[in-house]
Amino acid sequence: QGTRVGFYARTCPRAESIIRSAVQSHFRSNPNIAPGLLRMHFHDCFVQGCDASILIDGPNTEKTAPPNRLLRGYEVIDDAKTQLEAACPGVVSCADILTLAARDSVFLTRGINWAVPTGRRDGRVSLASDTTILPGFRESIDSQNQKFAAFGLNTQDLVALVGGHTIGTSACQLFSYRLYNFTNGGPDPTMNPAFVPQLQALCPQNGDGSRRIDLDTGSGNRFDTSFFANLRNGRGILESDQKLWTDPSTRTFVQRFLGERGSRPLNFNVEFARSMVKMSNIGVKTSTNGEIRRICSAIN
Ligand code: HEM
Ligand SMILES: [Ca+2]
Ligand SMILES: [Ca+2]
Repeated sequence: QGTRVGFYARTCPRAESIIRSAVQSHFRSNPNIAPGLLRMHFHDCFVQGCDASILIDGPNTEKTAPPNRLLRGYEVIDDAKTQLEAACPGVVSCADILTLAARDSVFLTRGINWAVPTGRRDGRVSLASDTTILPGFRESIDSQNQKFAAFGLNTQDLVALVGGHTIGTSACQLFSYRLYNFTNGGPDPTMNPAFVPQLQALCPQNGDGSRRIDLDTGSGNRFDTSFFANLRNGRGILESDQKLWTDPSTRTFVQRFLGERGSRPLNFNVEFARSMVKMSNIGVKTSTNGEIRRICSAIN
């Protein structure tokens, strides 16, 4: 796979601590960068591998495509890169900065810390048209599973990684169709009927579609298992999230992450970290099939 823990130990020993303090200082003034960076890393890895292709500016690059338009946190990567170039010029890749920043984001929201294998190189290709490979929020679990399996990620990885929705928000425009006129003029029947009016109040019909609502109601800033408990209670925000509970193949894992009686319990934080390491190794570029960018938003 080519990556290893401590890749920069000799060439840039302070790399990981520089990145962590950059993420930390941005997080203090704007906590939204934590979910922003976690999602950005996922969207990077699924398109051309974890190679920082998401960071490239320009017409028709990945970041201009619809699934990426609401991504946040680019300034954190740029800031860390500037500091790293001052400390050890030309050594640390933007792909590794993003991978480490995603880990730090989980840690800062009170998830666990884990060792991240590093040594990724940066890609030179970024095409908006490649982003159709990203899973959509209206897709079936079967099709989500296929998209993850194509990268060697199994159903447990899928459920654990989507558990990243324990932090962060969604714009009303991406789920309000579930609240009004979903089937025969009514809301999505998989939603808890008591939850529907609450969400309708937050996202009124013909209201501001860009308004943002926690994906994990009541615990949007904390990396915990509350997201899965919400799914069990019919309180998933995205259609794809609620399907993790309605589909029996994924429900088993939700129950295990919740430690339900009669299930074989799995520790969500531990499994999330394990699945993140797997996802972070998708399509890694090493040696000559990549470069160390000078600025993260442009190829050299
Ligand atoms: C089936 C797969 C997935 C689908 C369909 C999906 C879809 C979405 C959607 C529609 C949003 C709302 C975006 C917005 O309004 O800005 C979102 C947010 C988010 N997603 Fe996912 N996602 C998936 C998997 C993942 C994975 C694997 C991760 C990371 C491990 C992740 C992390 C996040 C985070 C942290 C947010 C909040 C972003 C923010 O607050 O800025 N998602 N996702
Ligand atoms: Ca990429
Ligand atoms: Ca949470």
